[in-house]
Amino acid sequence: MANRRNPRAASLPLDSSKSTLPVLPSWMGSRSVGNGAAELRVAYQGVSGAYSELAARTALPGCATLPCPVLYDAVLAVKAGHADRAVLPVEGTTDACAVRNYDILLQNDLHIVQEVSLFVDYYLLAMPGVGKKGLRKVISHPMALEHCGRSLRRLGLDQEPVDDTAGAVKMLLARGMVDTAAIASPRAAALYGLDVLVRGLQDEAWNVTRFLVLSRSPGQHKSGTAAKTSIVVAGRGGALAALLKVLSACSRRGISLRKLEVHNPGAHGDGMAVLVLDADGRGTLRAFPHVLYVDLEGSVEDERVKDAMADISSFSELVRVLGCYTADPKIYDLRS
Ligand SMILES: O=C(O)C(=O)Cc1ccccc1
Repeated sequence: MANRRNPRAASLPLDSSKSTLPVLPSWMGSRSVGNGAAELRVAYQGVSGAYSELAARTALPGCATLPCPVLYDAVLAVKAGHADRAVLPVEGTTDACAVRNYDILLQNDLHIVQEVSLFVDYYLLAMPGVGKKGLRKVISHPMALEHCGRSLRRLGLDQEPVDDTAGAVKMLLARGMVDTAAIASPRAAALYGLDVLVRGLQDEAWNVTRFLVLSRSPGQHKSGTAAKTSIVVAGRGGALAALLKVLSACSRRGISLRKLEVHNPGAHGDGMAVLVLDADGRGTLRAFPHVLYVDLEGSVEDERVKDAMADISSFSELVRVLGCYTADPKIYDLRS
């Protein structure tokens, strides 16, 4: 895992009224290269069959995917020009684990250019011929273990985190582990040929993960579509006061929030490191006691969004736009 820090993260799911039913991604059941993403190289953490790879292929049909051992390598691949985009999971419906990946955004000057939400279905996989009875342990990405915690306790399996779900499957095969299962995607099951012991292992039937697509240069939301702007706000005062001021700056201008999260490294932390960019684009890392992640409805070009950001800047030490992109309310369903 690239980011093992553990800031306490409070997440307020805002305005869930706009969620939609899951839809089939365009790459499933078709060989079409879709929307001209064929030349894009998209880096992700994991190996083929990882959910992040599925997210990359869903967001950018026909892209070439570039597996990376850890998330930070995917970010570095984009920064160094070895890839055009990186995809990272940032939030799930049932956990606060993925939000830690957001901190990678803070420390790098990549831009969010797209979002994609996937319905995540977990399979319990084991070496051919090994039944549930012989199992002692399960390995997978920490988010997968967290999303399946209750089911795993029922099965009485010890849990061991590894870097990614599909990588867990490859590990079973490479080491011939017969007392261990892996949690991974249906696609990983098909790719690597393990036995499927349980389908739909997730504790909650509704298990959605949102991924962000990052690029070196800012994107543009498609004209005629609703835009979303992601910003980060940091300061030295209390997080609660900052939260209230952000809420007030937005509500006074009729701007809806799609997400509002406070990251706080807690009593043992020494602050959240944030890359502060100067006018020439040079960056310095500075530590702040808390940061707020805010997704606003609207584009950075909208006057009321500009006004709200100016208002927020007047009471905070840092307001940085992480990206302005097309809001995609769809939830892609990979089960079909
Ligand atoms: O390990 C993977 O397959 C990933 O892409 C990370 C992940 C794990 C669980 C849900 C979504 C993303």
